[in-house]
Amino acid sequence: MPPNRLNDVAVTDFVVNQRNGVKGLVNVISPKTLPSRYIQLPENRVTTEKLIIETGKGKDGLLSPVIPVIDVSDWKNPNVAEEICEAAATLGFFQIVNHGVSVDELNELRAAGRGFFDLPAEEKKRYWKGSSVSETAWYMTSFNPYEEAKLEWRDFIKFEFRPHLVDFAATWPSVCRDEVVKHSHRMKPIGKNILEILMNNLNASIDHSKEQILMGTLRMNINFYPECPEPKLAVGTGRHSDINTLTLLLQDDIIGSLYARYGDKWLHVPPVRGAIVVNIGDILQILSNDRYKSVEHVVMANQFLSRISFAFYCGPNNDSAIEPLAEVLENGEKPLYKSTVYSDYMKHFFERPHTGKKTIEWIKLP
Ligand SMILES: O=C(O)CCC(=O)C(=O)O
Ligand SMILES: [Fe+2]
Repeated sequence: MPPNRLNDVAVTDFVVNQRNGVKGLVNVISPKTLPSRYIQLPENRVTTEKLIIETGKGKDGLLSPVIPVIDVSDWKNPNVAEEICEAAATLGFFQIVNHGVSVDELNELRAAGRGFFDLPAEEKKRYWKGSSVSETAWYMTSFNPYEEAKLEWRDFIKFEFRPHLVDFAATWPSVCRDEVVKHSHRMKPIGKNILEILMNNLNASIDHSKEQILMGTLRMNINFYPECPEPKLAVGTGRHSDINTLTLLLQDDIIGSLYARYGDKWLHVPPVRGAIVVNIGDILQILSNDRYKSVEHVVMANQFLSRISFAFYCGPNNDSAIEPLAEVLENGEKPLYKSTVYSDYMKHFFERPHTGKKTIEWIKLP
C-alpha cells in the first residue's frame, strides 16, 4: 500500500502559511505520493497522448511543426527578420542562438538562481510576497495559492528592474543579485532588437512612447521546480499565456518540460544548448491586432530532477493604454480589442489562477 496522501490543510499550512514553498515540502517531508492539494483536474493535466515531442508524420499524414531555432549572429540579415516574424505570426515561440551571451555566462546565472532556492528556509521567507524586505523582489509558491484550488509544483522569485532608482537591487538576495542584474543588461538589447524587427514588419516605428509600451517595464522570474513524486498528476506552471510583450526565457539545459499549445495538443520546446526561448505575449497580440500570436504554454513537473528557468519579461509601463496600433488599423481594419490600462490588465491576470488565455479574452471586442 502506498503511504497516505498528505492532507490539504496541513500542506497549505506548511507550504503557504508557513512560507516553506514546495521545495521546503520536498526537502523536509519528502512525500512519496503527490499531496492532493497538487493533484490537478484531469483536464488540466498534460497527458502523453496530448504531446507532440518528435516531429514526423502523424496518423493524419501531416508533418508536425518544430519550434524554429534562429541564428541571430547578424540582426541585420533580412532572413533573420523573416524567420522571427513568421514564428511570431504562427507558433508564437522560437529559439535564438548566437545571440552573444555565452554558455558560461548562462550557467553562472543558473548557478546563482539555484543558490537562492538553496538558501535556508528562514532566509528565503524574508522575501515572501506581501511582506518582502525588498520592494522590487518577492518570493512565492505556485501562482496564486490563495485563489487556486490546486497548487502548481513551483516556487519562484520575481524581480522588477527599476534602473532609474539608485541602487534598486540593493535589497535583493546577494546570492544572485549581481547575476540577475547582469542578465538584464544582456537581455534588454536582445529584446529591443526583436521588438524592432516585429514593429518594422507592421510599418510601425518605435518612438519614446511606443518604447514605454513595448519595454517600459522589465521584470524577471526565476522559477524553481523541485523533483515531484507523481509528475503526471501535477503541473509545474499551469497553462497560461504571458501578459507582456515578449518573454526571453533561459530554460534548463537538459530537462525539457516546456510545451506550447498547438491546436488541441502541446508542442515540445526542447532544450537547445546556449539558446534563449522567445515567446510572444498578449500585449503584442493586442498591439498587432492578432497578427502576432501569444500562445498558451505549460510546464510539466519531473520525477527525478529539479529544474530552474529564468523568464525575462519585456512589458508596458503600468499606466500605458493598450490597444491595437494605429499603423495596423490604417486601412480601416476593425480593432479586435478594447483599449485597456495595463495595470488593470495585470490585475485581472494576477487575481485569478492560471487559466489559459482568459485575460486577453476579457478585453476582446464582440
Ligand atoms: O519554466 C518555464 O520554462 C516557463 C515559465 C513561464 O512560462 C513563465 O515564467 O511565464
Ligand atoms: Fe509563461
